[in-house]
Amino acid sequence: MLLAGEVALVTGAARGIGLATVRLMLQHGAKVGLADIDETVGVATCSELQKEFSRNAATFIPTDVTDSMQLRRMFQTTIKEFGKVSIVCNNAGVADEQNWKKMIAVNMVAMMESTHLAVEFMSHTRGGEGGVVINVSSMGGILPMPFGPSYSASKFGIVGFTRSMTECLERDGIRVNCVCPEFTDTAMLATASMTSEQLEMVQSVGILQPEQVAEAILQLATDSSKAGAVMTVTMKRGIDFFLFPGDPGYSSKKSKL
Ligand SMILES: NC(=O)c1ccc[n+]([C@@H]2O[C@H](COP(=O)([O-])OP(=O)(O)OC[C@H]3O[C@@H](n4cnc5c(N)ncnc54)[C@H](O)[C@@H]3O)[C@@H](O)[C@H]2O)c1
Ligand SMILES: CC/C=C\C[C@H](O)/C=C/C=C\C=C\C=C\[C@@H](O)[C@@H](O)C/C=C\CCC(=O)O
Repeated sequence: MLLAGEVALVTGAARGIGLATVRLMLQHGAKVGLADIDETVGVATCSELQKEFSRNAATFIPTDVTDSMQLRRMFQTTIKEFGKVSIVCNNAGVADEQNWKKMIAVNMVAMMESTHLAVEFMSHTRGGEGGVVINVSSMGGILPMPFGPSYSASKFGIVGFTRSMTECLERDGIRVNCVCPEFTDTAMLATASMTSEQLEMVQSVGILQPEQVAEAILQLATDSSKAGAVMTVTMKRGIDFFLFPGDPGYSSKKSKL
């Protein structure tokens, strides 16, 4: 029971990586607020989880993360229901190159806004207990993705933002970290329009299961030594940390992918 007494908020929780994360957090004793724009699937999923775990362990909060008011209400509702928020997993995301401004709003701007709200609601300086924020980026936030340049930009943005939020630890008692998974077996990947060459590239890299990414998120939620960390999850190397020039240990480790 690694998360007994913790209260988590997960966005994009109705399916895929978000749902696998919620399930693992519930298994480890957390109470969880599930936020998603898809109310029909979100309500049904949450009701199944309440039957499996406990009625009081999970609540669904219909939320479009690009709407500032709804994002704030998501925090307020979770605190009203469970008394606090101590873990925030900003996971909601889309892959849609045609609507790239909307994609930047969901993948990057909303993650930044939610992180700022996490600081507002959880900071020691405001009487909060502190905690941890985990932003879900992608290997496309470290490597270029020629078939998804705007998607890649949104995920690079999250890596840069997360690495720059280290002051939150000392000032607010909040660790902000991110996870960069490779291709993962979810609806996002299944519905992506790709050429046969791109599909071959994906097959040659391999496809993770959402539960593997959830394990990585759980590790970031419980490892109090990590702040501003960029965790990678890959088929070849499993869970690892990506080091950038200037990071302690960079010259000896030489980050590999
Ligand atoms: N699947 C992959 O290959 C892969 C790899 C690396 C990173 N990621 C990232 O992981 C995260 C989860 O993706 P997934 O693969 O589980 O995708 P998914 O499409 O299965 O799930 C995404 C969820 O986000 C929700 N969502 C979308 N827009 C929203 C909004 N405006 N407000 C609230 N919720 C919204 C959807 O309704 C859905 O439930 C995303 O940030 C994605 O970029 C995915
Ligand atoms: C289409 C949307 C679905 C998923 C996107 C997602 O977030 C996953 C991204 C994962 C990896 C992206 C890798 C990009 C790689 C490119 O630079 C490519 O040219 C390199 C080729 C192989 C990479 C080898 C490896 O990862 O081991």
